[in-house]
Amino acid sequence: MRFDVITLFPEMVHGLLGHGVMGRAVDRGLIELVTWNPRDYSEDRHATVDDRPYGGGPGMVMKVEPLRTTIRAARAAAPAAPVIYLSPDGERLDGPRVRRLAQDQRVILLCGRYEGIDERLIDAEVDQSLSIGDYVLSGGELPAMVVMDAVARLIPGVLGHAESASQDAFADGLLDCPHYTRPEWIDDRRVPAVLLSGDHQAVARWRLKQALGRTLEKRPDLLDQRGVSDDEQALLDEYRAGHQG
Ligand SMILES: Nc1nonc1C(=O)NCC1CCCCC1
Repeated sequence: MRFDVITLFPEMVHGLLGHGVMGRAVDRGLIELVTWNPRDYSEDRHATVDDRPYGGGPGMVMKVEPLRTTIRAARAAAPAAPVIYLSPDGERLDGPRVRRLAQDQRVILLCGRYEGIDERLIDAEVDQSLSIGDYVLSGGELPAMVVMDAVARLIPGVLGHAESASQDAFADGLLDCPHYTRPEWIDDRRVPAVLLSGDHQAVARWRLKQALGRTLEKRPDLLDQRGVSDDEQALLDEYRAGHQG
């Protein structure tokens, strides 16, 4: 998987890839990140990329050029890659959209700054807009990194066997189960006995019950969307009856 990121702050995005899962994935050639800085494609000696908004108002707007030249340079290297603009008015990023993106060989992520990008560039060059939530950030770089991290976890080989994404929250449409590690006691709080039992089947059953129960409590909408099997309904009934076993 290759990510082409168009950004005024390449160093911000490369910072993501120096660490952890993403860093290892790049080292192993499973993920490739290429950044494109519109300032490098500006025609004027001040490397202008923005200007005042028509109609007045605060802030600046990113100009069509040099952004369009930058997008075309990135597209030239990856003609089939979708150009995705990170913006609060985009489609909400969710599990299914992350899984769809993980099917692409390459994506071009366009990061806005200032008050945004001239609408004519969005109309002419953007294939889809994605939002990570209903709030406004200072730029599209953090959302782009969210997209890359979520997608990268689904690329075969990025997560070792021990970290498999199939255990991730939302992997099967549920919230995650609780996690515990040593020590066994913290003050008067003990790790649930089933997790110390060595009974892998009982542990798996307990984890699914907890994931179902927590999803019902915190995100019933997800459960409505996903539906539950008869066996899962029985686990939910146990959870609600307070059986912690
Ligand atoms: N929320 C978000 N989800 O995806 N992107 C978001 C964002 O807040 N992006 C900031 C950008 C938006 C365009 C103008 C410049 C700042």
